[in-house]
Amino acid sequence: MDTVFIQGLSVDTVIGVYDWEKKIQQTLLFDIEMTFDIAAAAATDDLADTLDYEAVSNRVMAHVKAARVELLETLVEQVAQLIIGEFNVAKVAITLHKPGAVKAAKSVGLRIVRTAE
Ligand SMILES: Nc1nc2c(c(=O)[nH]1)N=C([C@H](O)[C@@H](O)CO)CN2
Repeated sequence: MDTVFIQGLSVDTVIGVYDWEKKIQQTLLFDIEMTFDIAAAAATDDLADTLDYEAVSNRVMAHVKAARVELLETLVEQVAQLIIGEFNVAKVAITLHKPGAVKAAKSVGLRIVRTAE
């Protein structure tokens, strides 16, 4: 199967466990890989026949900017279910980075893989 991906999607939002984190914006980075058969679009050359990575990016950014959660776990699960539910994606892998969270580390975060039921 083929993959449509979005790499390094940068979104500023309010997220974190601690009180000081609830008063600031922090940058999150998403790497998203979506399993999708590109055969139809390759044959028709029509955007309507594929998974529009721009539409997915815009929807994820809107959700993340508006979200008010503490844990990366909560947010990454919400984003995975949103992509599966709204874009008819059978399988999605998401790596979520919170690069500013641990001073001594280049980045920290989570990677999850979810499939449609
Ligand atoms: N597994 C996680 N560990 C931690 C999280 C998280 O969301 N998932 N969050 C924090 C704090 O918010 C941290 O980012 C503040 O610097 C700590 N550990």
